[in-house]
Amino acid sequence: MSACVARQDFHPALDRLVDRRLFRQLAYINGRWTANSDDATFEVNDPATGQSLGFVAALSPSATTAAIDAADEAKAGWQAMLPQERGAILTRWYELMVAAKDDLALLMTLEQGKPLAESAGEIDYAASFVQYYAEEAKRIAVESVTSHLPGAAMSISRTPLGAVGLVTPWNFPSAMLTRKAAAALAAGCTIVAHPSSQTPFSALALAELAERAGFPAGVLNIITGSASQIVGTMCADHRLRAMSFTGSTEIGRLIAAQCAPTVKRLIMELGGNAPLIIFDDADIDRAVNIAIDAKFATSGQDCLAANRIYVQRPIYEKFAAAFAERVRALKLGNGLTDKVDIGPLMHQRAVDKVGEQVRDAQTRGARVLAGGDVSDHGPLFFTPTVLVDVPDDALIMREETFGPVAALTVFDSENEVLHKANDTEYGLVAYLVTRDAARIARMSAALEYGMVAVNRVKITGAPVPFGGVKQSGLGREGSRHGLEAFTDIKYVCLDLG
Ligand SMILES: NC(=O)c1ccc[n+]([C@@H]2O[C@H](COP(=O)([O-])OP(=O)(O)OC[C@H]3O[C@@H](n4cnc5c(N)ncnc54)[C@H](O)[C@@H]3O)[C@@H](O)[C@H]2O)c1
Ligand SMILES: N[C@@H](CC=O)C(=O)O
Repeated sequence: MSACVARQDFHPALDRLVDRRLFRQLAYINGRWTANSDDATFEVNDPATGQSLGFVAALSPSATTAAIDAADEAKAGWQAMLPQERGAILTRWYELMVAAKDDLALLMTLEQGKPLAESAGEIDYAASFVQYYAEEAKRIAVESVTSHLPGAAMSISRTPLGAVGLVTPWNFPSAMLTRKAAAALAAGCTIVAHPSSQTPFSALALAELAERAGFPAGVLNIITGSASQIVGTMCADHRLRAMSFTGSTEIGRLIAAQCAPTVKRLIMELGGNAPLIIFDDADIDRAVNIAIDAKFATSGQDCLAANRIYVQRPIYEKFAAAFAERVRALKLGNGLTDKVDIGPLMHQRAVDKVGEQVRDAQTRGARVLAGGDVSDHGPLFFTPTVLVDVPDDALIMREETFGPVAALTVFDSENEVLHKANDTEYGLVAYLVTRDAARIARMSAALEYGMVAVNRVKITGAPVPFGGVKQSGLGREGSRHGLEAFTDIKYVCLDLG
């Protein structure tokens, strides 16, 4: 963090914003755009060019506490509103997001790097959670119970948790925020959200739209700055009754430990190591399409990205050749350029990790069929890569890759591939490509994953429960489960005597 730096030379692409007020550099606390008391800021850069995008307020732990104060004070008023009233404000927020889609997508591509079309798709996806939970606000499920005690009437209701903390990553900077925020707000909770310091502008633009939508002061707070300080303060504060985190398993463990003393509800959407299993009855062209989409969206920086591609022996060579040909044709470049498929990685650490995984696989006998190294587009652009004959003990088969490198390996039997697919601490999503109905049923049941995608890639959305098992997470987002996660169950027993 540096002392405040006056922003003079704006990134030229910011001139393309129709609504310049969506570009916010201050945090949003208690209905006010807020700098830190010493005006400290941090710089955000465009990963495609390295150019500066702007300087954002770096809030201190005491400013974080002020945001928690605001959320705590606002919760009674927000809870007292009718769900229909909360839903109406969420609907306005949704409509404003849809109207500002092009600007929001531009900001996302500038700070995250993903191609503009993918950013626009993410804005639709992000807005869909707001629309869905605006409606669900009035449909929070209640159950009834038949009394087992003589002379007693019983009721069960769901109450909002109160003020809650949200922490979001840089790979889906809008959708990961709205998936949490819309559910929490619809449930009647107030929020203190911390976006990734790599991509704060998307979250701040959403806060600007939330302000216009009419959320009362203190209901929605966005605090920017050092993650360890801000999130540490949030975890330690007893008034935040839940922490909903999306990010790596490593940081998820840390946050879970930091929340233990205040016994918060934990909602954790963590890392993945998705297997994509292609059986020999698959149509090869279709399997190639699935593999391309499952691997390369957001340059491979997707928790759902296929990390290990298992192909049955009879079609292994043919699939590998067809897949590598398609991968070589993927267009790498600045996400603002037309028809780009793959943008830059987020930072140098990501490039180093991917490079290390490629070299490690090669030293263990893997062959490179496409790509293999950093491209000449710039230091954060890694060429889309295909590795074949990757052994099970290679780093890339054990760790989340988070980059545009596909690792292929051959298998013979269903039991063998099932064992390999499940042999990981992760359990977010698994992909299956086969036409055999009985095998689909067997494999779907036996795969230790929260989500299984059969013969397709796009499976997520507001109405479905998104989440993982094992060390990929706790709880679910989306659907009624995502809403209920922000509620407590209250049981009242009334003596009728
Ligand atoms: N399961 C899902 O829904 C899902 C969705 C998107 C991303 N992810 C996962 O997120 C990871 C990539 O995102 P990332 O690199 O931003 O993850 P990360 O865990 O490094 O950071 C996530 C967020 O945690 C916070 N953070 C970072 N360091 C912290 C610290 N020391 N103390 C407290 N908070 C800290 C920051 O706000 C950051 O934005 C991948 O593992 C990916 O699989 C999971
Ligand atoms: N691709 C995921 C987000 C994870 O990175 C989704 O569809 O929600």
